[in-house]
Amino acid sequence: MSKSIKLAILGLGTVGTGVVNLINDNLAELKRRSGRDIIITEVGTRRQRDDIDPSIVQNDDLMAIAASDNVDIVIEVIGGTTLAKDIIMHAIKNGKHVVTANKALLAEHGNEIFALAEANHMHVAYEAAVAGGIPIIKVMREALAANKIDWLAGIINGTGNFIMTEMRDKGRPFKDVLAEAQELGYAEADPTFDVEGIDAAHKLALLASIAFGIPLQFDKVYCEGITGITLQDVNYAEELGYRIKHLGFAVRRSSEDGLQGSAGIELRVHPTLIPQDALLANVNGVKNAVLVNSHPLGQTLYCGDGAGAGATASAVMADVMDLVRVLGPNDRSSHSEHSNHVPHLAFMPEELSDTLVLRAEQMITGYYLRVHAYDNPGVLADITRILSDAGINIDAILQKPAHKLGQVPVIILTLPVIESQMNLAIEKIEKLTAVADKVVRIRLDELA
Ligand SMILES: NC(=O)C1=CN([C@@H]2O[C@H](COP(=O)(O)OP(=O)(O)OC[C@H]3O[C@@H](n4cnc5c(N)ncnc54)[C@H](O)[C@@H]3O)[C@@H](O)[C@H]2O)C=CC1
Ligand SMILES: N[C@@H](CC=O)C(=O)O
Ligand code: NA
Repeated sequence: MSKSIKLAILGLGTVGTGVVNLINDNLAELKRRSGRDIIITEVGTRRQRDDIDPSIVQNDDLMAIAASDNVDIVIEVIGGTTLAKDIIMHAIKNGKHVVTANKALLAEHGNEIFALAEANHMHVAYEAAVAGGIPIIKVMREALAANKIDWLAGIINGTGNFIMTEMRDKGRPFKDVLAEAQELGYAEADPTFDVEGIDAAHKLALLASIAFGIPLQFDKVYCEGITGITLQDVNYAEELGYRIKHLGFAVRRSSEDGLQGSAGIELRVHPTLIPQDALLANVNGVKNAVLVNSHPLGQTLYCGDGAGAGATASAVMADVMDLVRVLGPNDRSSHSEHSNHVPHLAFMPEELSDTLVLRAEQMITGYYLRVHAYDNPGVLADITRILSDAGINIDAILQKPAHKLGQVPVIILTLPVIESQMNLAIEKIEKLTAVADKVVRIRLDELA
């Protein structure tokens, strides 16, 4: 067992450089834990770098590295869904295990990639792809393996949480905070992925598959980002005892869940009002947190840095360490070692179920509504009547002093309701002559 483990790192950006630094810093620890020398033999980079140890081969031909005899494990950290996919498929076919941080790629093409890996007795490890440094994939696939998971809710985008925290605490403008998140290496190459909720939806698709044993279905995740959230709504929510967080939810609904809801799985990411004293309400900055409700364990919470070089490198190298342990002396896992390994999506591939993912109109949440009404007598009564006729229960109402052109902002919090009912009620409210503007709605969820 003394032979070295040879790594290739493809992409020397935030995460790739973080992995190089981690290996340099913690080399002795890695060896003491694995019993093997872990060495970087090749790096994939577009330009020659003089800060890289000269014994490491630098190559801009990433497909060649993926097939190199001088590599046991390929670490893909270039990002994107085209070249990264080709490289990973090529590496698998050439007998390499793969470690990737690429949630976009796995959310969109994971079913195909994992199937190829299974067929070739290879592993594709992806701890870094969800919630950065938090070992949530390990926890859900292994530590919770005996539990039935009912729901999970989490802050799963560090950039978004950083922006929301800085806006709320310091009143900083959205654009400035996003620029800082980019400088700190938190944001995606295209930060639209962070602020429009797409990155969180990628991660939720992965979490839901390993929670419920369903194939990856990114296209069915309901997705809303944080770009529409104003400081005004943040402050009104705080006044009512709530905090707005961008959360992902994966919830198993049975037809007995009340409200005549449909059975199936809700997959949704959106800004959400949660009580200020909820655990997730107090997870700030770049921290992520995932709350998992499972049977019989109950609720458990996992928290830590969700982005950045060090946190992500920690997750990448945790995967490498797992792989080192399954690699035999000839650095290829045997078929029996492979079949003993944790399945990619936590459940045996042939046991994945086709449980229905619910459509947006079927989802059940409470709501924060901000209605701008002219201060006419009876308008509040009209609004509450429309809600009550639709079977929607009001939890709280806050009427603010009149501002521009005599309009009065009215804030209403509702109890959980099926989305289709809320859509109809809002349509009617917007038709009232005393209602000046589109109704602003933000979901409210007490699950988290
Ligand atoms: N930055 C973070 O905190 C986290 C990032 N990730 C994921 O990790 C991956 C990498 O992210 P970052 O390091 O932040 O991105 P980055 O943009 O900082 O680094 C990517 C690097 O890959 C290089 N690259 C791209 N195509 C290449 C090619 N054809 N040949 C050679 N080099 C090439 C780029 O030049 C760049 O240096 C992405 O999939 C991202 O979603 C996952 C978790 C956290
Ligand atoms: N851009 C992502 C990086 C980690 O996954 C984030 O901000 O969470
Ligand atoms: Na992780």
